[in-house]
Amino acid sequence: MQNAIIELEGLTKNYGSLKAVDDLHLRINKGEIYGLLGPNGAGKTTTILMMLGLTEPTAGRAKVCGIDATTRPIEVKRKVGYMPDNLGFYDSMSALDNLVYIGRLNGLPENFVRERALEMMELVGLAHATGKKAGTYSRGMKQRLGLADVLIRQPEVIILDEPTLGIDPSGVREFLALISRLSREQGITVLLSSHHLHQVQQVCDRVGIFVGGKLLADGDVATLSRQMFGGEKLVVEIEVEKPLLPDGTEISELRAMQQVQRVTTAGNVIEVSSNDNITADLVRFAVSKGLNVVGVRKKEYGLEEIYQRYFENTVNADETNRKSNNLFKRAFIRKTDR
Ligand SMILES: Nc1ncnc2c1ncn2[C@@H]1O[C@H](COP(=O)(O)OP(=O)(O)OP(=O)(O)O)[C@@H](O)[C@H]1O
Repeated sequence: MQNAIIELEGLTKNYGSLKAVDDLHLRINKGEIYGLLGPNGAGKTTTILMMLGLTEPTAGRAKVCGIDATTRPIEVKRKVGYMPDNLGFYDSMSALDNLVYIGRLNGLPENFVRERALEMMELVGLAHATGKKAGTYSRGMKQRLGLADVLIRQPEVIILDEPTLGIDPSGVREFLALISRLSREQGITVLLSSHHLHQVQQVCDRVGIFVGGKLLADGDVATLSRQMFGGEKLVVEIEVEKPLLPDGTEISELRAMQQVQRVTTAGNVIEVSSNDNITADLVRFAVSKGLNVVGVRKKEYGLEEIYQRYFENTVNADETNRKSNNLFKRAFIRKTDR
């Protein structure tokens, strides 16, 4: 049995008649990076607050490092570092002084606090900017400083709420690599709450999909993908030099090929579904028709497709679900299209 660091059992939070979190059961193991995904209002923050002992569950319980968050919140807070999406630093103080100040507030011994703050800045890649005022830091640097701030107390668990919001793509890549490294090298358990499916997919060992207070799916991306698309046919995308007419001769002939189940086109890309791997036949066919093939890919199913498929299956289940789905789709499309 794996070593569970976070254990949520029947965790429920009602606000009046609203079930913000509804009978949540979840175990997160030591050293895991777990992605908590869901649209606005899904219940992610409420779950985190209950895990930190900052709000009391209506029913069930949250244990972190074996400690009940409701009855022993102070002990839990010593084990957990929480990085909210809106970081606050003293702009006119140097980054290092900010960390030293926070370290002191957290009771680190005076003779040790500066050394530890410097160590943390080095760990997050800010050794070159210790003396710079926090107010002059870029958004990406502030996120790193936020991480250093969380790590200074040597937590066993870190909870990050939308940590990459507003960072440029290379900053995002670096930040995610840093999270992975910390988890791997220091055995820190990470809970990452995010709307950014692609980023979550890159870095998380396991994801939970939250909608309307319920955990709808939980697992690693490959397992979720198998669950959703297990019986799915093989889909190959062939990219040709020039766009083809959807009702042209080549596409009609492709449709008539044995084993081909479905053919669609989008610009220069032809998508072919079949039960067997007929990639070689497809390429030979394209070449025999004088089409210049510039790319061939087996279509992979990632989190985006898992979401879409999930919603296709559950849409119309009930009115509440339908509203959540639309909301989720909107949030998802808006945020991932950036
Ligand atoms: N103090 C409160 N009183 C009443 N309702 C609340 C309270 N806090 C949260 N809610 C409601 O509970 C539901 C879950 O909210 P929560 O903030 O946990 O969602 P979330 O998944 O974190 O959303 P976001 O991505 O926007 O942060 C929402 O419908 C919200 O309006």
